[in-house]
Amino acid sequence: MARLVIVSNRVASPKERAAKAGGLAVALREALSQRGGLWFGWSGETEVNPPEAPKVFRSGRVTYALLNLDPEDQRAHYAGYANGTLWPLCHYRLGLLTFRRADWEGYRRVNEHFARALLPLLKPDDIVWVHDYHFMPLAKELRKLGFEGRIGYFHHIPWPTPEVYLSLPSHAALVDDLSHYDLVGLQTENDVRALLTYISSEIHGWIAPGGTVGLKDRRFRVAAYPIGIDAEAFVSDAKKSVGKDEERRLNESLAGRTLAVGVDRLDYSKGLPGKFAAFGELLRSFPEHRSKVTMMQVAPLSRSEVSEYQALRRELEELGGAINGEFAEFDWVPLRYLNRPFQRATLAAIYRRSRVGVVTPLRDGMNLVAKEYVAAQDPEDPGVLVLSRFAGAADELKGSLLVNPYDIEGMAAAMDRALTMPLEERQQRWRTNMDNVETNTIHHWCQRFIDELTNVTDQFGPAGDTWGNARPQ
Ligand SMILES: O=P(O)(O)OC[C@H]1O[C@H](O[C@H]2O[C@H](CO)[C@@H](O)[C@H](O)[C@H]2O)[C@H](O)[C@@H](O)[C@@H]1O
Ligand SMILES: O=c1ccn([C@@H]2O[C@H](COP(=O)(O)OP(=O)(O)O)[C@@H](O)[C@H]2O)c(=O)[nH]1
Repeated sequence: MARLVIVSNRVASPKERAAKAGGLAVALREALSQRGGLWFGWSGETEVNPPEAPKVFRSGRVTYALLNLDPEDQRAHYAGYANGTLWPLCHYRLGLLTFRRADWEGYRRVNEHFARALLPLLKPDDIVWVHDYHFMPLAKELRKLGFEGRIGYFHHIPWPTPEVYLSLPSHAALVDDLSHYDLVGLQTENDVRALLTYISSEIHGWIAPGGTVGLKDRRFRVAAYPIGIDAEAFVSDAKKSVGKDEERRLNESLAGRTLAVGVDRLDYSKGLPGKFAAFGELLRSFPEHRSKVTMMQVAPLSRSEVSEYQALRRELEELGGAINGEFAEFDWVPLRYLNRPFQRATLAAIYRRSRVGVVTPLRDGMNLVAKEYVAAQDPEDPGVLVLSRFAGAADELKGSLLVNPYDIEGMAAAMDRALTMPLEERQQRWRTNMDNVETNTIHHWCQRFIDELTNVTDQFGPAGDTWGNARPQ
């Protein structure tokens, strides 16, 4: 079996005991722990004139290779181009997009640095799987250095429609970068449609049946691979939480009240102000829930070096304070707002105790929290998922109450419906969702991408093969 090499900016190192908020690192840890391989990424550290070579160490079946970055390059790459330009673009927030040439150059320098550091660690038959928008140019850089093996790319965030994508000054260069991969994976069919439409209508690419793309002299495949979770582990953690200390403390603190839960990084894509407003609207328009429902929002701080994230934090503190100020009683605080991360086992206990899971991003690549909430439920007495139609997960979790996150009153009405839903309907809806979560697991996702990455190059011939005169019909 060929060795799997994973490249991602964020690496969940085995030394870290604290929970890392972020679906990518959580998902890749599950994927690699099964199969073993090499995980290559940023160390989380910066230094002036960093060494070209990464620090390499082994833990269990996984070898880690972690690279330090120059502080200015790291800023331009992560806070600048990746999270100041690409993140708002892909989440349809053009008003928040900044584009600076210095960030674009820093982004490319980091990709060149990564390619130079990774190349000496690679064997010709490795399967290299690159993750996310931080590394779109990496395959091109590896090819320039002579690597001819299989390279796949998975984009964890949405791919915007062509009208939105065209706002990016470097739009053509980035898709040209993608064409150096053998396989490009996106979360949903909508994302695939958006990218293929851009390629065929804006940059004269060819699309063949099955998502094979021809661009200039290169060919690659684009397809949807919706990411899943380790459903078994979540079911088991949730079951184990019953009767344990944390569950007991949670129950005592709730004093018999119903719980609604939200778990999101503190990110403007997650629709947190709208969610808070909808909870306030629920208490205003459906006063029967006052003193009976508590909402817990876990929102670990994220990307605090980016100014929009600092502004969001202040906005939420104000909104949360206003809701509690308006509705709290001397023995009931409606909204519990926590900025710290929790371990999976604790989250599983909180999900299971919650009658409603409120997942209402304005846009989201997938949203693993939605799937985790479903997996953690008690089949005999499951809670209801209120889910934004703009999360990738909405394509699969058809048993949810789908909402438009821009419609505050609509979300409040959906929360009321979830809180009052009869047991039989809750069970039916949960079963529909759980069938999907149990079938499309993280292991299935990983296996399918790797199998197709292996086959795609067989189909095309050796990497670097060109179209010649043969174009797809
Ligand atoms: O690494 P950070 O900057 O702290 O951010 C955390 C991660 O956020 C994003 O996660 C995405 O991937 C999830 C799994 O596929 C998906 O469910 C979610 O919808 C996405 O937002 C980001 O894409 C990662 O690169 C970050 O590590
Ligand atoms: O306190 C926390 C909050 C979140 N998470 C995990 O972070 C991931 C968030 O992934 P999601 O796809 O929902 O969104 P992202 O943050 O990647 O955009 C999920 O696996 C959560 O269980 C966690 O471990 N501890």
